[in-house]
Parts: sequence; C-alpha cells; structure tokens
Amino acid sequence: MYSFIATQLVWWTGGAITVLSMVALALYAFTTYKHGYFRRRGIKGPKPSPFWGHIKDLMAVGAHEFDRRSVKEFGQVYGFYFGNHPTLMVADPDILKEIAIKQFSNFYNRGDTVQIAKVWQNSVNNAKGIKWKYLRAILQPAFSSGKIKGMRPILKRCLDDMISCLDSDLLDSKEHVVEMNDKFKRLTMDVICSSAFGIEVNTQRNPEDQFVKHASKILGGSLSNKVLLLNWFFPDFQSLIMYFAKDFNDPAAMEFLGATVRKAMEERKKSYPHEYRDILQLMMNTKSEDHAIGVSEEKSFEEMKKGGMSDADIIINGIIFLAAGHETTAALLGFISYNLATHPEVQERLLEEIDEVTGTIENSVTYESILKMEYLEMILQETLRLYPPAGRFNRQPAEDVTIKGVHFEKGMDITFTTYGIHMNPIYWPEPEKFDPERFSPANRGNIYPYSHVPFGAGPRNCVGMKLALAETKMAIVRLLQSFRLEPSDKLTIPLKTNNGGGLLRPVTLWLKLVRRKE
Ligand code: HEM
Repeated sequence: MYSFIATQLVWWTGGAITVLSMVALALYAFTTYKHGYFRRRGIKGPKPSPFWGHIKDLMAVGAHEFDRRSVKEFGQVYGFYFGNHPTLMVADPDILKEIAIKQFSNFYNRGDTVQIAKVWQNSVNNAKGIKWKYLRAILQPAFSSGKIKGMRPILKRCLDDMISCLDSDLLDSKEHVVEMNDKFKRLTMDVICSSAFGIEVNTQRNPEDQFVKHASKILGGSLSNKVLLLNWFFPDFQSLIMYFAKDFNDPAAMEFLGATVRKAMEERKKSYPHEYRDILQLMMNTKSEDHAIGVSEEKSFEEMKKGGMSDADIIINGIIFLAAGHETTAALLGFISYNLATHPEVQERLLEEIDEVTGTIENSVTYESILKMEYLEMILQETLRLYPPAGRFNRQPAEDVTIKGVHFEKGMDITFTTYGIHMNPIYWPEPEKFDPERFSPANRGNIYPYSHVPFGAGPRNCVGMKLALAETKMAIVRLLQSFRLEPSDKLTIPLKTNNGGGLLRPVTLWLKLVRRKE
C-alpha cells in the first residue's frame, strides 16, 4: 500500500515538475521572441531583462533618468520594452516635428501600451480617430485664454486659501519651514476640482475630503498594478485579460466620483440660467438633446456634434483632467520654487519684475499682469526644460512610413522622450545647469526647433497647457508677493525626485518662507 502511494507521489511530482518546466520554457521562449522585436529590425537599445523588459529599470531609476542614459548610449532612436510590449523611443526633434506636425494625419492616435476599459476610451487622452477629433474640438475652447481669464475667481479663491494656510502653518513653526510639495498638490487639486467638476473640495483646509480620497484611488495607477503588468507581460492577450479584469480602477471610487459629479450637474440644470463658466459647464453645454448617448466610434463627427457628450463621457473626461492636470502642475510649482530658493539672484530679479508690474500690493495678480512678466516666463520655460513633469508622450502610425531612415510600422507604439531631448547637450549645452537666459528674447531664436517640448507638440499637444501656465504663474507671483523662498536645513540639494508612473516630482520640498511684509 505504502509503496503504491510512494510510486504515485513520485509520478505526480515528476509530472508536475515536467509540466512546470515546460510552461517556464514556453514563457521564456515567448519573452525571448518578443524581446527580439527591435533586434530583428536592426534597432539598438538597452538589454531587456527576461519577462520584465525594462520595467525593473524604470522602477530603479525612473523613466526620465533611464531615457537620458539610453539616448546617451544608443542615440536618438532606440527600442524599449514595457514587459513584452515593444515601444520605439524617439529623441530626435526633426522626427518629432515630422510625426507630431507635418505628418499628423498619419499619427494622430496614441499608441496602446495597454488595453483599457471601454469607458476610458471616451476620454480625450485615450480616444482614437474621429472620436478624438470631436472631443478635442469641443474641449479645446474650454482652455482658451478667454476662458482661463474667466477662471480668475476660482484661482483667486484657491490662492487666497493657500496663503492663509501657509500663514497659519508658519505661526506653528519656529523655523518658518514648510513642506511645499504637499501644499502645491492641495492647491492644484482645489483648482482642478472647481474648474473641471464644479466642486469646491478645499483640500487645503480639509485634507479628509471624500471626493479627493476617492479620486486618489483612481489616480494612483502604478507599476505595481497587477492588471497593468499582465497587460504588459502578455501583450497578445490584452483583450482576454481585460475581459476578466474589466478595469484597473477601484469600482467603488468610480461610483462615488460619478455620483458626486452627477449631483453637481443636476443642481446646475435646476438653477438654469446661471453664471457657471468652467470646464464642466462647457462639457454640459454640448448636449443638444435630453437623451444624449454620448461619443462612440460608430458615430460620425456630425452625429456626435448633434448629440453631445453623455454624463458618463463628462465624468470620465473630468477624471482625465484631474489625472493629467493636478500632479503635473503641482510638480512644476515645486520645481520652480526649488530653483528660486536655490538661486537667490534669480528670485531677486523676479521680485523686482513682480513689484514693477503689480505694484507692491499683495493679492493684486491678474491674468493680464502675468502676461507682462517676461523674466517669469524665462524661469518657467527653463524649469520645464530641466524638470519636465511629463517625461514621455506617444503616437501610433495609421500606415507604414519611413522618416529620416527610420521605418515606422502601422500600429507600432512610438514614444517621445521629453527628458531625453531636454538633456541632450547637442541642443542644450551644459544641460544640467539652471539658466533662464536660454529663453531670453535675445537667445530664444537660437533654440533648435522642437528641442523644448514639455507639453508635447502639434494638434494633440497638452490641451490644458494654458491653464497650467496661468495657474503656475499666478501661484508663484502670489507666493512671492507674500514670502521670500529660502532653502531650509531639511531641503535636499540637489533635489531628490520621484519618477513613479512617469511623472517627475520632488520627493519632498522643505523650504523656509520669510514674510515680505508682516
Ligand atoms: C505642468 C503641467 C502639465 C504638463 C507638463 C503637461 C504635459 C502634457 C503632455 C506632455 C501631454 C502629451 C502631449 C502630446 O501627446 O503631444 C499632455 C496631454 C494632455 N494634458 Fe497635460 N500637462 C500639464 C497640465 C495639464 C492640465 C492642467 C490639464 C487639464 C486640466 C491637462 C490635460 C491634458 C490632456 C487632457 C491631455 C491629452 C490631450 C489629447 O490627447 O488630446 N494637462 N499633457
């Protein structure tokens, strides 16, 4: 009896080991074949790790640094793997111009690094074809200079809150030291919630706000998300994976956000006519029929224009604005503040400009006044060059095409590395040096075309760019009207950055704030 059990055990263990070895071998063969994609096409690149591709490198050094090193070693076009998903990386401004502008009609879709749930495919960032053209056409006007000027009450309220929160924090701090990273995140969250959702969350005063807590669950996509990893490891089975996984996102959080925005929309509908001029209202105004079923690939541009956006489309696009506009702008504010605190001579010159344009009255900043500040613009552009918060953006060719000797295959994922371009000494001598003079009126003309692309390029560039720039400038001016920024003992110099999810931001930003006028 015992010998029978022992024989069975040996047999089953042997069988299991054989099956597991075969599966492991098959997976290894699969990943090795996938990782030969660029080699077969004669394109160089850093060596991928079996299975992981370059994901572990991204986790170790971040996409920005990885790209800078890769450009240095392999040149301005190289192969990269998200797991087993190949992506052709481009850091050549001439090719960028060709793809993003001149041949845009062949490249207006974004590449698919993962299969996403249907609901996200109706967001302007992810939409393809005519659906993207329609969404972009109706959302673009929400970010016109006139509309952003009209957001001054929202910006003013949020900036007033920032200054008064800083004042009360400073009362509690003997050294006058504040962690500014967190302050900027709260500020930009308040601005985007008010402008995109019409919801006053006031995270600056109420960090426990439920809307923000749920939104953070949606925004917190990371390289440790198992569904994302499965998508990257098995790019050929993405549809199957998504059939079971449905979405990467927390369903309860999605439900909460949806219900809150729906309530805000219902209230607006009841109080019509009203004075709302924000992004939410612009999206709501697209509805020309009561029962709009929203955007869809089955509809023509004209049909979408007639029907407008559905409630679900409005909510998803609001969430995309939150995702795209909140931490990016906060990071930019952090990097500018760091540069000002560590370059007192630059801060001094900027203070002079601010006082000259706005007078020395606190809280006198307007949209018109920031347009007159040339030095502020130079500092901002140089900060965006040195620390571009969004390090990559992508496109997908609809047809095969060869540009500058590089063959771009239909359906391939083409990713531009902003940081790889911004840190290339061919275009930017001494790239690590912070030097606003690169963007002075005298030097601006010498900048190589498309070598400065913090907001992407062409008709599919960042739709929120004007809002981000206005918000950043107004926040910096308002901050400097009240405080001088100085490095504190706790500030890490050079600045320690975090690059999770492809977004570059300071890890912490401990600054000393000295009141200009008591
Ligand atoms: C400093 C702040 C920001 C930076 C550095 C930034 C950067 C970028 C970049 C590089 C892209 C890709 C562009 C391309 O593919 O050519 C992008 C796209 C986008 N950004 Fe921003 N962004 C910022 C702020 C914002 C804000 C405030 C919003 C909205 C409120 C926003 C909304 C979007 C959207 C919706 C897209 C997708 C556009 C499309 O596919 O048509 N961004 N952004």
